[in-house]
Amino acid sequence: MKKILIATKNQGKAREFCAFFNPRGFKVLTLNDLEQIPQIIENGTTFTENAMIKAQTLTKLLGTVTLADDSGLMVTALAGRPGIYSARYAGDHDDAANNAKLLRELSGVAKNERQAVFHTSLVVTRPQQTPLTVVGEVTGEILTKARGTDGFGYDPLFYLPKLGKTFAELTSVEKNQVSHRGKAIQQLSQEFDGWWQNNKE
Ligand SMILES: O=c1nc[nH]c2c1ncn2[C@H]1C[C@H](O)[C@@H](COP(=O)(O)OP(=O)(O)OP(=O)(O)O)O1
Ligand SMILES: [Mg+2]
Repeated sequence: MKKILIATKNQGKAREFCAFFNPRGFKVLTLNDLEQIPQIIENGTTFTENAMIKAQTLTKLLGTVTLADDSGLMVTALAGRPGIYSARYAGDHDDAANNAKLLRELSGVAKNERQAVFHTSLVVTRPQQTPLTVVGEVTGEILTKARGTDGFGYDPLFYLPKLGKTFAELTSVEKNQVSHRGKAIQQLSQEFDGWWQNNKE
């Protein structure tokens, strides 16, 4: 069976990729399935650079087909923060602390000034091949209080006016239809099969 390694420890992300790769006959593995997880320093200056670092590190180390996702939230009233630092905004990968800090920083900011953009960059790497890069973005608003229990990360605060719901109030299928990651995955689905068949190995 074909295998793809998702270069993430984040189970929320990994779940959203299974819907794309499983029907294509790929077994999906994540860093949590490896016995020794290599330490990857995300020290790029853009989402795409960070995704490239994560994917290429693993393809070089293990020879695996690898997909990395680097994503985050850019809040207009905060001059684009937390951006590439979204996972480390308030502490290390502490979703509750990150959400609390976001609410604190936006306290007193009026409803019509709470726009935010979620961004995802995906990079797929494989030995002997140029990496494939796609991106996706979605615009929404940051609520003043969390709503919903599904999803992960900033989902309970990220509200889509057009649906009247936060990402945490959507099923994973509904979220994939509108989210930054879902849009990047749609782009990936246009380009992946051709890229896969182009391997020179
Ligand atoms: O759909 C999403 N819904 C809610 N929150 C999200 C989403 N997508 C990214 N996020 C947040 C989670 C984390 O705070 C940061 C990504 O940081 P990012 O470095 O890409 O991921 P991560 O460190 O959690 O996992 P890993 O690097 O192992 O893939 O943005
Ligand atoms: Mg990370």
